[in-house]
Amino acid sequence: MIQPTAPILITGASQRIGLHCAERLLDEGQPVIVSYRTSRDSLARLRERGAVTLHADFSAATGILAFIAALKQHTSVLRAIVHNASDWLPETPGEEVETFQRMFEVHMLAPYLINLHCTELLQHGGPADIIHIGDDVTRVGSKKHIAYAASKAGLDNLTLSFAARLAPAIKVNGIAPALIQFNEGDDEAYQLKALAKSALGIEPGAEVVYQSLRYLLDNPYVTGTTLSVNGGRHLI
Ligand SMILES: NC(=O)C1=CN([C@@H]2O[C@H](COP(=O)(O)OP(=O)(O)OC[C@H]3O[C@@H](n4cnc5c(N)ncnc54)[C@H](OP(=O)(O)O)[C@@H]3O)[C@@H](O)[C@H]2O)C=CC1
Ligand SMILES: Nc1nc2c(c(=O)[nH]1)N=C([C@H](O)[C@@H](O)CO)CN2
Repeated sequence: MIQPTAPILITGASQRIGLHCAERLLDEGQPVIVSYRTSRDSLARLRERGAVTLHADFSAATGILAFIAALKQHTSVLRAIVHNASDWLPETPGEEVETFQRMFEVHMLAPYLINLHCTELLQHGGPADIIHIGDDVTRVGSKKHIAYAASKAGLDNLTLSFAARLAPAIKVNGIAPALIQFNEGDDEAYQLKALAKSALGIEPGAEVVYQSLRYLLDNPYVTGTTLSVNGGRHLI
């Protein structure tokens, strides 16, 4: 295989799933650019492996546009853009407006503006992908994360619109995970309840998202599709 040169951008990749996917792409010799909001030790390891790390706060249009400008200072081409950055905010009394705005900004406005402003970086004649990381919860909604689920549903719709707009030069797809990995502080009762929500009943870990990412990057005949990676939650 010809050594890949155009980098893959992963947003929000200083920890957990985004970091795992960045590490696995680097394992394969794929150049990577990651965005981060909070500086972490993981970033030094990524930089040691050759990754470019760019600060980004997508909680306002100005921050998104500043990130786009910084990105274009670092590269004129991209192999793919993976929109992974996300906050999982529940409804909090008195903070409803801010919560909705933050969910809309990180899950919809950032992908929307980055896709529109970075199309030129993907139009180099070679394989090119945009991948939106959504959430299986858009299938049924969420009682406790209403704005989160709604914004992820909007992200699913962006997949359809951008796939139609950018074909055939650029494929645009989504990955809709359910439980992938717990957060620190998730107690045993919560974990047992969450595991019982899927037919397979496991906490799979970030590799299953990387496997889905790899499939979408490698398959030349898939666009406008959102892969469900949910352990069979729809069967329960
Ligand atoms: N983990 C799971 O089980 C599931 C995950 N998903 C989806 O998979 C993706 C990865 O999940 P996971 O690894 O748990 O994600 P995280 O909760 O770890 O979030 C990923 C990163 O997004 C960054 N981020 C959040 N808000 C902003 C913002 N406003 N501007 C810039 N960066 C921001 C965070 O940066 P910082 O740390 O600096 O704040 C964080 O490191 C997400 O899109 C998530 O919604 C879907 C279903 C299940
Ligand atoms: N940005 C994030 N989104 C989501 C997370 C997370 O940790 N960060 N976690 C979940 C849960 O795993 C849920 O799928 C099951 O409880 C959903 N989204």
